[in-house]
Amino acid sequence: MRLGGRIAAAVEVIEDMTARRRPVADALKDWGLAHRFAGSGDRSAIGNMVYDVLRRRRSLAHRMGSEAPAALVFGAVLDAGQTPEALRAALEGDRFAPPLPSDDVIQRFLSSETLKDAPEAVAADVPDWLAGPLKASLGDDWIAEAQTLSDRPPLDMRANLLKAERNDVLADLKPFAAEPTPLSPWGLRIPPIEGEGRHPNVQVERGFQTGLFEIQDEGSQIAALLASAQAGTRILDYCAGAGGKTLALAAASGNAAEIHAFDADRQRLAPIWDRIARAGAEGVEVHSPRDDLASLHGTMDLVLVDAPCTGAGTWRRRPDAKWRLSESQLQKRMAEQDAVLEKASAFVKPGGRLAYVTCSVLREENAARVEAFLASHPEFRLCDAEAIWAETLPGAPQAYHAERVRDGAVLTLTPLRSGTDGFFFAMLERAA
Ligand SMILES: C[S@@+](CC[C@H](N)C(=O)[O-])C[C@H]1O[C@@H](n2cnc3c(N)ncnc32)[C@H](O)[C@@H]1O
Repeated sequence: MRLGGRIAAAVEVIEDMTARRRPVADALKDWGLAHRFAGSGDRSAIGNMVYDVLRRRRSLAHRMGSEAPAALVFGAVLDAGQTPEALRAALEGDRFAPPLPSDDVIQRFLSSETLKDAPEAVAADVPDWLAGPLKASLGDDWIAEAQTLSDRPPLDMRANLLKAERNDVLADLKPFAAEPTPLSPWGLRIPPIEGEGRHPNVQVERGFQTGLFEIQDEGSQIAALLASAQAGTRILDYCAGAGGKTLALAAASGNAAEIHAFDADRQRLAPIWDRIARAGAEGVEVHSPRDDLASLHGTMDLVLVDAPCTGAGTWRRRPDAKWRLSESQLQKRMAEQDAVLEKASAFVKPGGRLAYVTCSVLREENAARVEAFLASHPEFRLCDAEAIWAETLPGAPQAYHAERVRDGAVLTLTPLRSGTDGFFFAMLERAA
């Protein structure tokens, strides 16, 4: 397909998503099924355009002076590095191409002045109602923070030290220009894609199939590292899902901890069995939602709550979630977080620890939940997560937002500060 056809296809997918209120992945998949002649290069180019529009929908519309899907896609293509001249030449004589916006529109779009008069939420590319919560969560820099949450993400992996050294995995991934990540000692990174390319499907690589590495954002790796899984301890991963953090906890303990993995959702938990086997993780007992865990109450050295959340730290990867999020959904997640913390805390033994993690940057889901929990649990105190960071990642820069809460501190990672997805980390300790 020529560029014009790809642009027309991206417009079609966006119209379909909007008209039928469907997830972007479904709309892209259906387009692919209905257009089997399109090659993999076409599909990735079209996918990039659609995702770029979703990431920056409001600022693109403001700069283009139009919310029409074609205007947004042209804006995304220009932002991805096409010059107006190259774009005009590429569309010349292409009968599938939508009409190119006028020179005036393009000049206005490219001018650095155009966004200066935009409302804050437009410049930040978020729904209006989120401007207040994001400002309260991320401070004066919040617009730059939100803009970075609208960038294309890198592909991060975690070397599985149970089976390999990071350098061995790096050598294995050499054809993909992977680099060590700057913060996590386990991390490997393939930089964000440029232009029309796409990330390699590393899951078909021998190293992935044999468990030498996992796909895991560096922020998620750091959250697992900060949880400080020690050899010889009992650990409960209470919201284990598909086991991303369970596997990291097993690796951190050198396969020498007793790890219990639980999740309320059987479907989400299902992939954990294969992943444990592939990673060579030992000492992990998976509990189905139907299991009675009462015998484990008060016995854990560490309970990790990787809580259900809005995912407001992962908008680079799931930009459609940003536009679907509503105030009532945020309230619902907060209630779930309180309930999960309440239940999970019962498993912490006297003197044991409770790590609270989300992949959100919103204070309501993070520090505010910790404050609410502490208010009704005087038997717990908040630890200093900055000190845990310094101890766990010696020599690493303080690449986070820290907030003092009571006598301790909590941390938020963001793409702007940490180069990771947005993650929150707090550690609480039960009185001995
Ligand atoms: C952020 S995801 C976990 C991701 C996982 N830890 C990982 O690293 O791959 C949150 C999980 O919490 C689970 N969950 C939601 N409510 C729960 C509850 N009341 N008890 C236990 N798990 C719950 C969800 O099913 C979901 O799998």
